[in-house]
Amino acid sequence: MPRSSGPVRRAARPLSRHTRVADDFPHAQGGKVSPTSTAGALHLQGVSHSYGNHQVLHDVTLTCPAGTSTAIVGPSGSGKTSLLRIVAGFLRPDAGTVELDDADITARPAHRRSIGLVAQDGGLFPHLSVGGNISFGLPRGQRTRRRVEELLDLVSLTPDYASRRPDQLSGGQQQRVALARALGRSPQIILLDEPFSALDAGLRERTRKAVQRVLRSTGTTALLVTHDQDEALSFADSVAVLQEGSLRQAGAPEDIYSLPADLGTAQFLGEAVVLESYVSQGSAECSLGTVPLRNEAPTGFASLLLRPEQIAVTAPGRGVLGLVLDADYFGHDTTALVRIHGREEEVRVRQLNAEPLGVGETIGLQVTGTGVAYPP
Ligand SMILES: Nc1ncnc2c1ncn2[C@@H]1O[C@H](COP(=O)(O)OP(=O)(O)OP(=O)(O)O)[C@@H](O)[C@H]1O
Repeated sequence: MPRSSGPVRRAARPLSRHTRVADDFPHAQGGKVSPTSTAGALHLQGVSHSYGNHQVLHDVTLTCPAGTSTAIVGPSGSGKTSLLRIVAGFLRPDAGTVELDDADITARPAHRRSIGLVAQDGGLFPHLSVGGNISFGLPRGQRTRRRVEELLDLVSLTPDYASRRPDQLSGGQQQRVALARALGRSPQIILLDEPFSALDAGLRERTRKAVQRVLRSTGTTALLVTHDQDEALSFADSVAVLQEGSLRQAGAPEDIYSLPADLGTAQFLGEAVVLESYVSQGSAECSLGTVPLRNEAPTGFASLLLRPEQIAVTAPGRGVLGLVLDADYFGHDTTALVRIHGREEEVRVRQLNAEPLGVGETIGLQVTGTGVAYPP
């Protein structure tokens, strides 16, 4: 992949996406640590790695511009952690290079890289206080109470937390202390290895938003490994999809979601409705009617990708008839599995703020928006 095809920093997102953070963690908006320089551009070029004769990374090329967040997603065993360990310097790739601000750091030992790591469990030292944990990561001259308090403030924890032990903190607070410890050295890059996975849903979201704010306010480049597709799409400026050790696609979350490189990527990032279709002149004919395409596809049979939220439920008589086979209520939305009348095909539909559909009910189905066609 050419260097320019990696993730690209997008314009700042609208504030509305972050307003809840301000309520939950008021200090996380800016903190007292001044933004760092624009240093911290990471570039992986042709990185491959094998454990014994098992090759787990194949020629991975990825660019993370300074100050951006990139989420690495992919199925279990696809090589995400191995890639992170290579960036951290814990693992030396068999081939390829790791570059930081255009300097080749592939052979540089971990402790000489300006990289901080936040592990899944936070990795705090249980025998040290919160202050001790944060001080531990600081350069000798900076191990002062003031600096510890400054870092606590950055992650929206008050100074009195410094004297607590890690086991006296919630999971989310431990993660924030781990982040404060990692940020204390002003690293150019922060590696986050499933840092929120141990937290329950509400705390996870709040901690994630707070961390996102801190990373943005300090201008730190971040690489996040996650199994959670919603987290990847909402947290990062770019998403990189690894499958069997190869980088399948990298780009802005909305691009990856709306125009996935292949059906595997589509199914990995969100629910996918895949229908048989016939493409001609920019549209696909399928069991739900004629759907305009947002990609260029050759005339002929194709698999058509839609997302469940694109299939609107209408009264029978409008659109295509469908029979509700199964329905689930989630509060904010409802989903249903619907068999298209007279066809073998089944589609999942999602409706916001709707009453759950009844199993056995006959409904109408209409596609909104455009689809993506892939060769069969
Ligand atoms: N130290 C090791 N020795 C041998 N094989 C390893 C080692 N570490 C990882 N592997 C193998 O390398 C492959 C990639 O592992 P890796 O941990 O990088 O994947 P992952 O995408 O992070 O997986 P998960 O999502 O399950 O954490 C897997 O098949 C794994 O079994």
